[in-house]
Amino acid sequence: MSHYDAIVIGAGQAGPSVAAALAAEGDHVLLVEMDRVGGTCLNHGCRPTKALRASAVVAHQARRATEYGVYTGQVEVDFPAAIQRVHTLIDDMRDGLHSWLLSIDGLELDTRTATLIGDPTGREHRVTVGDQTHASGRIYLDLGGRAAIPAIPGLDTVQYLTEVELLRLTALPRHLVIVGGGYIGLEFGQMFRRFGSEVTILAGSGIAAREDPDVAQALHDILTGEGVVIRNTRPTRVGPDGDGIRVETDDGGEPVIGSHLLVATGRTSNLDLLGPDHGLATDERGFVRIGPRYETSLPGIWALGDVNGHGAFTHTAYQDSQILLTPPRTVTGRVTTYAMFTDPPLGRVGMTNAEAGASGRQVLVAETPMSAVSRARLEGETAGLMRILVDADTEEILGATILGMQADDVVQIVGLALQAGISYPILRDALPIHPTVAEFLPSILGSLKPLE
Ligand SMILES: Cc1cc2nc3c(=O)[nH]c(=O)nc-3n(C[C@H](O)[C@H](O)[C@H](O)COP(=O)(O)OP(=O)(O)OC[C@H]3O[C@@H](n4cnc5c(N)ncnc54)[C@H](O)[C@@H]3O)c2cc1C
Ligand SMILES: NC(=O)c1ccc[n+]([C@@H]2O[C@H](COP(=O)([O-])OP(=O)(O)OC[C@H]3O[C@@H](n4cnc5c(N)ncnc54)[C@H](O)[C@@H]3O)[C@@H](O)[C@H]2O)c1
Repeated sequence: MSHYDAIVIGAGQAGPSVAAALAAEGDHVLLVEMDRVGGTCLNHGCRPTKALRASAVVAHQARRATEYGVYTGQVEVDFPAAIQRVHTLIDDMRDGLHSWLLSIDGLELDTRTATLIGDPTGREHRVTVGDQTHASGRIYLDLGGRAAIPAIPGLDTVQYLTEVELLRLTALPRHLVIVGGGYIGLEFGQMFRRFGSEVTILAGSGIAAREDPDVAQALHDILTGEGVVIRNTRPTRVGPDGDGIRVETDDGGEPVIGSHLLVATGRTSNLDLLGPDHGLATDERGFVRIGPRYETSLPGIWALGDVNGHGAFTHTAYQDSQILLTPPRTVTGRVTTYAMFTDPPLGRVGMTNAEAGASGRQVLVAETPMSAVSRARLEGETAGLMRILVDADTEEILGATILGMQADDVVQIVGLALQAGISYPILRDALPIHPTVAEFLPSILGSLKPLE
């Protein structure tokens, strides 16, 4: 049995930087990755989807070109070329990461699945990879997750897709049926509609279910305005239908017959892949239970990224690694800013109206439709809204929702203010640049009113 100073399992968003930092401090480190380095984000998550989105945005803009006095002629999407562009970019990024990891002194990379037997004393945890067992007193888990597959009768009789297989398609689906109206369903749904697929989203109890109803409705209008069909229903049965897939639903409506079926109903943790003897305590959702510095229930084992249930994004996973590496920082009190990359995107931080209303605080709201934002009007991107919530008594900023052009960037100003504990008058009195989207943050804070 070989011994390492530290073993890192998972080369997703947190593992590589932890492994590299430990090796730089002189540790002999083993990094185990069962798939391709870079994890979900690099291989079948954020980056390929945002690269593909770029093609969808260009197609959309080209179709709208005459609104801007520009003539492009007939717009056609070459889907194989768009997906090839994605693969070229991603392969290059992955190769860069892989080469960097191989170049680090003191770091060994093993590309197989690891199982773990946790030692309750913390002295000698055992990690098995293939027919080799290694021991270490320090184990860092960056296991991530995978698509959760709902128990829909007949689902196993068809070749359904998750995001992994969808991104491997080389031909455009004629009709993409998507189960789930969350991040993945909405981002892909809009993209494939813009490429020319028919798209039907079966959204359960509604799209963007964690957002306020008016925000979800605005998103609904944007997507259906582009021809995406959204039905608030769940599949009751799935089966083959000729060369397509037939999906029956619980709304009594007509079954949907698509050429492809994407399942995007949330994620499940990869913890099970460590085998039955890891010994780690989990929470009620199956995530590894952690303390403020990522310590698990077993001494000498830390859990970072999606698998600890304290974030579900690349930036939260990567920040986990940075917090871990810079004691005494902790994850406690982290303000999570995030974006849904529809076009226009939805930027979010802090409370929704519903959460603020239920908080027992005296809440003030400032908002504007994007159609009143001069930059948005100038650029012909007037869909959406901007909203900030504040506490009337303490002057704290409570949250922001921005659905509109550049919302993914603009919302970070509010995120930073929230993280820094800046009171809203400071943001209100800041000097913004004109004409930008962000200039409306100070501007709308001048017209706060009680939240109804
Ligand atoms: C389609 C899609 C789009 C997304 N878009 C965005 C976005 O725009 N912005 C954003 O912030 N987030 C986005 N996300 C979420 C983001 O990808 C994840 O939150 C992020 O990748 C989590 O990082 P992680 O390091 O925790 O896990 P992962 O990136 O999943 O990495 C975990 C790694 O551990 C490996 N592993 C697991 N178990 C073992 C084992 N037993 N042995 C060896 N290796 C193992 C896995 O193979 C994987 O490589 C998206 C996700 C999806 C699916
Ligand atoms: N822009 C981003 O940062 C980004 C993009 C994509 C994914 N992600 C990450 O990936 C995670 C997973 O995304 P997702 O879209 O799979 O999950 P999600 O949790 O965002 O949405 C899943 C939706 O599917 C619905 N649903 C569940 N079962 C259903 C059923 N049987 N029929 C119909 N609807 C059903 C749920 O009610 C929910 O609204 C996200 O939570 C996010 O953390 C992030």
